[in-house]
Amino acid sequence: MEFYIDTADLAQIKEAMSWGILEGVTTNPSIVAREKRGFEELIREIARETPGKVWCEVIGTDADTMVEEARMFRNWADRVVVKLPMGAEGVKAASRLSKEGIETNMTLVYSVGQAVLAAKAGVRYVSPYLGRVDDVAWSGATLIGGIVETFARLGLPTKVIAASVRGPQQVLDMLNLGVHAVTTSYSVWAAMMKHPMTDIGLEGFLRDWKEAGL
Ligand SMILES: O=C[C@H](O)COP(=O)(O)O
Repeated sequence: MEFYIDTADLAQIKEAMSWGILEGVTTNPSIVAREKRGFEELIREIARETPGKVWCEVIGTDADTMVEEARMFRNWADRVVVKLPMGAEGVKAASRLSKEGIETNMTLVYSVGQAVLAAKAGVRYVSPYLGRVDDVAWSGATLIGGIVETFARLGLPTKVIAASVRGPQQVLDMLNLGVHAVTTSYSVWAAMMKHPMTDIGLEGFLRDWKEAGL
């Protein structure tokens, strides 16, 4: 069970990593763009704040460029997981990078077939997008459950990381489906930690303690 925070916001990363329960930080080009800072500088800083893995996505659209970017990311952070977009060029790059021993993730996976091809190319992780599938009126959980079952049936070592997870209940739904990893925002992890009854209970304990004057 691996947990990641899906952000490039350093304040959120610092706080979330201090919980000691997250394996690292996942990013994508939209998340990085939101920070309005140099890509390299930002990734290096995230790596300093993160004892675990830092996930970094290529921008190139052909396999040669993707492979070059992957090698460059490895210089920025040695614990990098290189995110490649699903498609022929992404598969080509994944096959080459897995032979070099560079850990990769196939992202933007929307079918079991895509996931199987990515696994065959040697990626360490595939990212199906739960919320974005639900957004277009199909079931992200059905897709992800199908990938998990197919990988298990075929004995594939590739891990499934549920992406586009938008609430605490969805995190649990994904874990119950048997995914190996989940990435989601700071606010989802923070919400999962909270319960109003916990707050009410703690308030009562502290009040009783104070009133007793111990
Ligand atoms: O990179 C993958 C993200 O988990 C996508 O999440 P989102 O659909 O909430 O933008």
